[in-house]
Amino acid sequence: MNPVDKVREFRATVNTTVARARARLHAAALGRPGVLGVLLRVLVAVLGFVLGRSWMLVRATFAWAGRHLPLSVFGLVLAGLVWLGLQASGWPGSTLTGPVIVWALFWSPGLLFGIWAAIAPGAYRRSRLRAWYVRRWLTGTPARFRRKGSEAVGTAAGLGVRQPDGGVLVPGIKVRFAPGAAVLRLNVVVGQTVDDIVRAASRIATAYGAHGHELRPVKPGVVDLVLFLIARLAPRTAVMPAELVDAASVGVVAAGIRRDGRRLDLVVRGRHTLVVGATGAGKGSVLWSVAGNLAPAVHAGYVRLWGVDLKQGIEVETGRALFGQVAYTAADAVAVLEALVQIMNERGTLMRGVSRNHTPTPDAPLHVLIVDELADLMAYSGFDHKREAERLLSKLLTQGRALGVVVLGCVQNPRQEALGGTRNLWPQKIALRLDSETETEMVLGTAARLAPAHDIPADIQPGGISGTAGTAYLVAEDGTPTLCRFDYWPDQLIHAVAQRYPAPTYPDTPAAAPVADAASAWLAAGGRLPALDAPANPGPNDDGPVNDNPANDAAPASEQPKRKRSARKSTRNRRPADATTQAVDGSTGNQTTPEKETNS
Ligand SMILES: Nc1ncnc2c1ncn2[C@@H]1O[C@H](COP(=O)(O)OP(=O)(O)OP(=O)(O)O)[C@@H](O)[C@H]1O
Repeated sequence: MNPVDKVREFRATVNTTVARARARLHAAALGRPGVLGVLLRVLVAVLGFVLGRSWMLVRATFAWAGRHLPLSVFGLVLAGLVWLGLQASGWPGSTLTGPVIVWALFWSPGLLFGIWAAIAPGAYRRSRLRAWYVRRWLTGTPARFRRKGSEAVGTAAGLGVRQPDGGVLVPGIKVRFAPGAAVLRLNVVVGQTVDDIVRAASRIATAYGAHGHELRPVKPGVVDLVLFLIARLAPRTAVMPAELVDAASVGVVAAGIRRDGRRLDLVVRGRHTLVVGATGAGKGSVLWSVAGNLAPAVHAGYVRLWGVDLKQGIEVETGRALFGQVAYTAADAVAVLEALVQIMNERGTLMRGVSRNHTPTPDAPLHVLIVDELADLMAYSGFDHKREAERLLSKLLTQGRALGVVVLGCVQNPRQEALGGTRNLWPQKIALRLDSETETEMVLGTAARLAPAHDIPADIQPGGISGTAGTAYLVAEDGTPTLCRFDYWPDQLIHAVAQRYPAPTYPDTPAAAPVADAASAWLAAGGRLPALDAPANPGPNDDGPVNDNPANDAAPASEQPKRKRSARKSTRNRRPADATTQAVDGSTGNQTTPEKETNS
């Protein structure tokens, strides 16, 4: 690994640690009721601001100093010598002013960058000057591209087309730079197809020493080949979403980061999304990036979440308060689907001739159905449930998006039985790490060649931050892939979000039984927040939660179901048959009377 990558790796680790600490602190402050809670929130905000800006100052200053090491060291040594000289000569005034001026003179460009970054970090990050500076001095990108002439690389990568006169014509390549990436615009020449460029892409990427690449069709015969010059997408922990301020933004969630460093805005409204990933690939990150980030809109009534989780409800139950109706058995899942189809039909009647696209309002919210493991429903349940589920889901997938009913379905293995006849009904696909090229092709079809999800390396760290989990290709309806990384959602953050933004009480759904939300009760009682990867329930010697929860009276605390991370994981790979036969107590609110639409 080269030094630049090492620095980036170090920065990724620092960023993750800071994000985790922030999430922990945030959740702890949120759990405090009353004035103390407000004071803590203000304190966290002020501290975060001061530390953040100071960090930007130091970071930008030292980035410059590191790049101009000889000059920076010379400045420091000279300042030291001036100080020694003043000391030795018995200078009457301050012996520090002179050396500081000398040092500041030598470091002044770095200091200017630092001050700029501290005052306006956003502008500093976005500025062309900084982009040029980083390119020119930190990654040495233009030099890399100058050294290897694009024509020579094109020819060597097999893109040359022999002409009748014996000459060789290569596609014109224009290079432009984005943060952490170089974008090569290639115009195919007569006699070539875009497929030729696709085949040559990894050779070109290797020639330029890129860590990865992505192809983006621009127009017929023109393709952008994005070469990533940074080793990998650093993992990030999600943070508490802000309150809903703009109803127009409902249905678009900030789910993570794109490979080019920009924020990943995942559009949920008007799109059904299929999430496919091998075990441990990070489907939970995608699921909670959607459910968790929609939480403020759920709380405000603009979105209603429905959950189907036949893996015994382990995933959905972690943030149960965000959901209206949930189903943990195949029979309940069919009932949920029936209810949604009925809502869709009623809404269709109301919208017919009035509007062709649903706009979410508190009276007619966007319905988002989240299915944790489609195969449990579509492949491993009883025949009748399977058939009915496939019929109803297909209806939702073909008609729901314009009517404000969308589905996010997760599946481990995209084979035929797991998706039934719905395979081609998902306009938006998220391919996390997959086990084989065949699986990638099964999910993405022709887009597979641009989105090799089977090349994402596995790094399984049960219960901890993985190096690659959450990395995925997001393939839009037009087949354009985006390599991205979804934020990691620790259990404690999900609990805190569910506690802060619970779903309103739906008239057609019995209130969710107070689940074994030890963390919530604990936080509400002003308790400590457990360490991110520690069990959610306190140990026998910890301060216990105040048991003001009537459901908790029914059984001793020791018998309450525990929702620790390890428990959540341990049931993940259980044989599906177990999951479907496991009945879940009706008190979790699995009634499926459809809502009455009052308005659309
Ligand atoms: N975005 C992420 N960044 C870093 N680590 C992650 C991320 N998402 C998940 N992980 C790590 O990977 C582990 C597996 O993630 P997750 O449970 O979401 O996988 P999954 O695809 O749902 O697996 P399964 O299908 O077996 O349930 C998590 O316990 C966590 O340690």
